[in-house]
Amino acid sequence: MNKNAKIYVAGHRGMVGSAIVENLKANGYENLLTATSSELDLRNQKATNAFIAEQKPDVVIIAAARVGGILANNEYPWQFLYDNLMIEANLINAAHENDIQDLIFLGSSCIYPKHADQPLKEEYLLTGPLEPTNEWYAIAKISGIKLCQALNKQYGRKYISMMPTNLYGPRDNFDLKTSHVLPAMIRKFHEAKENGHAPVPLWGTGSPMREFLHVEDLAESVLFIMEYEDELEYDLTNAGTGEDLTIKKLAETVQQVVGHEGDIDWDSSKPDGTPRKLMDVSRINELGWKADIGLEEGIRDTYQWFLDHLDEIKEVEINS
Ligand SMILES: NC(=O)C1=CN([C@@H]2O[C@H](COP(=O)(O)OP(=O)(O)OC[C@H]3O[C@@H](n4cnc5c(N)ncnc54)[C@H](OP(=O)(O)O)[C@@H]3O)[C@@H](O)[C@H]2O)C=CC1
Ligand SMILES: C[C@H]1O[C@H](OP(=O)(O)OP(=O)(O)OC[C@H]2O[C@@H](n3cnc4c(=O)[nH]c(N)nc43)[C@H](O)[C@@H]2O)[C@@H](O)[C@@H](O)C1=O
Repeated sequence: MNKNAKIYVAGHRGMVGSAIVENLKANGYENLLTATSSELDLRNQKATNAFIAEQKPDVVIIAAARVGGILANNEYPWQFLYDNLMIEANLINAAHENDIQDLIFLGSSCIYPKHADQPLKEEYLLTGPLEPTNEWYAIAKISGIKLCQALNKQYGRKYISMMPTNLYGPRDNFDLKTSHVLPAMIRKFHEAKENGHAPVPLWGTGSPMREFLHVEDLAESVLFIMEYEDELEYDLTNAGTGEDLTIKKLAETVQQVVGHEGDIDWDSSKPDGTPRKLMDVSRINELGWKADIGLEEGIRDTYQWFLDHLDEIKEVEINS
């Protein structure tokens, strides 16, 4: 990839988008294009088309989306379906209409059937029913994959869909109503420790299993795919560590890193969601990329970021 290539990172202020921008800059790509959601609402097709036509990036990386944890997905099906459909459709269509040949679309592990065999292979897509708490988001992301594959098939585009597992790291969402489990645990254990090691309320039974990839590893995988010079055999690839653990074990790990010494109270009235969603990462591993950051090291790094940015932790509304 030419280091002077103009690369548009949609969603550059998010946890993933900001890690991708940092990674690109560290690897000598300075000609980066970005726009905040107030500068460019990607749900607006006319504005998105005009932006892409005017700016003419060489590469588009889609890290813009409506994102949230299990309760937020369950509570706001409309936003998780509609916003994500519009964002991806507008960007993928505008890239094609402006003859941009390279695009990377980020989906998520929730696209796979709830009870698919583990680890999840890319070919398991659409082979069974989805997890009800996030089927709205999943259908949007599956549609994004199909939009890319239709353009690849019909017009010879090279639009690659990458499916990351659960991600975490600096600039994650720590709003307890809308966040994912790992940042929620970091904040809950920290605040409880500061409150005399008060009991920590966690959701579900603790028995589901999850895989966690540090966002800096994910950014490296996006760079790897973007720079891959040979013809890619597949236009859909998972990205993960290939290892998972129970939510209960995750809680014990975060509790130990944070230094909380109180009780954990499991609220089984809250949903567990998918029992397990371990990604099969053999496709991307065989190409030459592997995750590097271990979970405990990554949690320590993220907790430190959280402590250094306590004054910046903000509410994240979904129905805005
Ligand atoms: N977090 C996770 O665990 C996982 C995330 N992913 C995927 O990674 C990608 C990024 O996720 P993540 O970084 O966690 O999400 P964040 O919520 O941290 O960031 C999302 C970004 O999308 C932008 N955005 C949202 N709506 C709009 C809109 N209407 N118009 C323009 N921009 C918009 C926001 O821009 P602004 O800040 O300017 O408002 C924000 O920067 C998503 O595609 C997600 O599906 C996949 C697997 C797991
Ligand atoms: C990336 C992926 O993320 C989402 O799927 P998820 O992995 O099920 O989401 P989650 O991280 O919010 O929960 C993981 C597990 O953890 C348990 N849990 C315990 N205590 C808390 C808690 O305090 N907060 C949260 N959020 N979960 C908790 C929770 O009950 C569940 O069993 C999709 O919506 C979709 O966005 C997607 O693709």
